[in-house]
Amino acid sequence: MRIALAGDHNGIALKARLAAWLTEHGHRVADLGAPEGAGTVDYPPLCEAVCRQVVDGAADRGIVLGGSGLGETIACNKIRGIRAGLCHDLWSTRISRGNNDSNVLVLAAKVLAPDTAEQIVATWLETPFKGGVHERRLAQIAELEHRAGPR
Ligand SMILES: O=P(O)(O)OC[C@H]1O[C@@H](O)[C@H](O)[C@@H]1O
Repeated sequence: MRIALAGDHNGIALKARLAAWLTEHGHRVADLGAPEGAGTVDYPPLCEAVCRQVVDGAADRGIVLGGSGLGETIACNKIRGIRAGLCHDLWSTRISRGNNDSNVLVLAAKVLAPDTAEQIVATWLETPFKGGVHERRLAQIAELEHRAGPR
């Protein structure tokens, strides 16, 4: 897959590790920052950069790294067409893909051991959307987005 990847100052080390893991596993990674050695950076523009690649079709999926991942999840979900999920474990990861068809994965660099983060990424990439009743719920979420007006 083509993966757009970014993270703020909290996620720089994990981003390097995940980029290497993704490349080793045959994915094409677009690293959208922050670069190694960057000082404190604001995460909303990084979230936007990843999400725009996903909604524009330049990337198949996006991965965003933060300290807690909470602000990143809020920011990503402001972009029309993005379904971003913050995943701390394999259970929530499977829900995020299977039920929510998430197209952006958010990870908390201050919470996750790097090995766990890799396992979450692997699970997120391989778990299919289940469809069925979840199609209807995603359509309802899309309707909420539609009613919120253009962006
Ligand atoms: O590192 P500081 O600036 O304290 O906090 C930034 C983090 O706050 C959270 O919303 C985000 O996860 C972001 O990474």
